[in-house]
Amino acid sequence: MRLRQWLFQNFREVSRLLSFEEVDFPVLESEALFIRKAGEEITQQLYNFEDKGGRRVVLRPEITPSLARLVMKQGKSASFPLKWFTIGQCWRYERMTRGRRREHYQWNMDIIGISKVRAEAELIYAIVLLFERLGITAQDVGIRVSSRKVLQAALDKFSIPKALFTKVCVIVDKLGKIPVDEIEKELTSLGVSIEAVKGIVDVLSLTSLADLEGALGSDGEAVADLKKLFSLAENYGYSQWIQFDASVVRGLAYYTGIVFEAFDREGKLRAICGGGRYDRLLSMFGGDEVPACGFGFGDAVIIELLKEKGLLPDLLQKVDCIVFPLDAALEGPASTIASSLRRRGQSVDLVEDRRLKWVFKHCERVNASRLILVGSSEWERGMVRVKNLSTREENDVKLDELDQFL
Ligand SMILES: Nc1ccc(Br)nc1
Repeated sequence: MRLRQWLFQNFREVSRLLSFEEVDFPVLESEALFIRKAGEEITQQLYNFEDKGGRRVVLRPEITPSLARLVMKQGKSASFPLKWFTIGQCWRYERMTRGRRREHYQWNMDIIGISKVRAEAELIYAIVLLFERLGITAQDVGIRVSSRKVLQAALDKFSIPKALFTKVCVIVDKLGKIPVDEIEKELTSLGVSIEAVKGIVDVLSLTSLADLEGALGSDGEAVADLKKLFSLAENYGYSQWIQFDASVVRGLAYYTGIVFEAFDREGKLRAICGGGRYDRLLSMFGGDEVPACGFGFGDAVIIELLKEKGLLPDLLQKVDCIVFPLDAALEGPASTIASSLRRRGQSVDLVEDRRLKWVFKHCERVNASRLILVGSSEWERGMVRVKNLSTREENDVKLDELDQFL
């Protein structure tokens, strides 16, 4: 829990630095919110069930659709752009035989109402800032960046129906995860010709913007967006973190533009985080198209990475004061002192019914700064004994002079 709180505090601090506001959404949602026909893994592992009212419900597998639903529910009262973040638990239903977690926490940052690529540039900057705060460098981690518009241009080049776009995205997202011949088989089963499949795979293997420009020409949105993003990255000072990689499509059906994912350069781990632009998702919940982009950053892979890099912080419990009555008859005064200290903002562990030897061990265990002993002779003089546990200094102190020893 200390590790989680430390990580989440960093998520929150980065969100604050970028002036994002914290929001929250229900963990339990209508199943219909996540039913999509694109064959995504995330929709095939829904933790869904019927509730006592006969409703088809689900423990949310992701945050974005809930965000989209609630932004649109606000209608005209939403003053764009919205810059929202949340840290929320998400679920999936996997066979336990795979030994994988069924829940994790995900930090999401989303910008709603900005159509320009500077929104994605801000989000990628937030991710870089988080990594830097955790001690991770551009030598440890890279961020692959591309755009769904690259794939859209490739499909157009081979006159593949737009209706197949989303399914093709979900399939080609598996590039590098399953053998290419399996990907080719899945694409041809969609009715994509083998030469188109080869052409698509060729475009998706590009890793330089110059080559992309050569393949698609320089007047398309895909090249323009990516050039703008890489130029802004220079301004932010995070160019060394990002690289163009056309194979990045991300496996969520609703992305429409720039997509990105962070990876460990040693290639030992799954993607650390990922996100992109989803300009058509919000209008699915009524109203006009509202441009949006965001990312999800899970709490599992990042911890594995920090372990790999020896960057896990040493988080110990910390208590300011241990208050201990030396005599059971002094439990009342001990409570009075504990209450007075707590009102001064001191964290106090009120310990009773223990031998003094145990108390000293306990002070070490909870990293207490001070031990306050309530003894009858001192108390008769309206005093307590304050033992500073780092200097070993001991003082008998009047209650109204305690502040000087805190
Ligand atoms: N979508 C999702 C939910 C829960 C876990 Br664990 N991983 C991915």
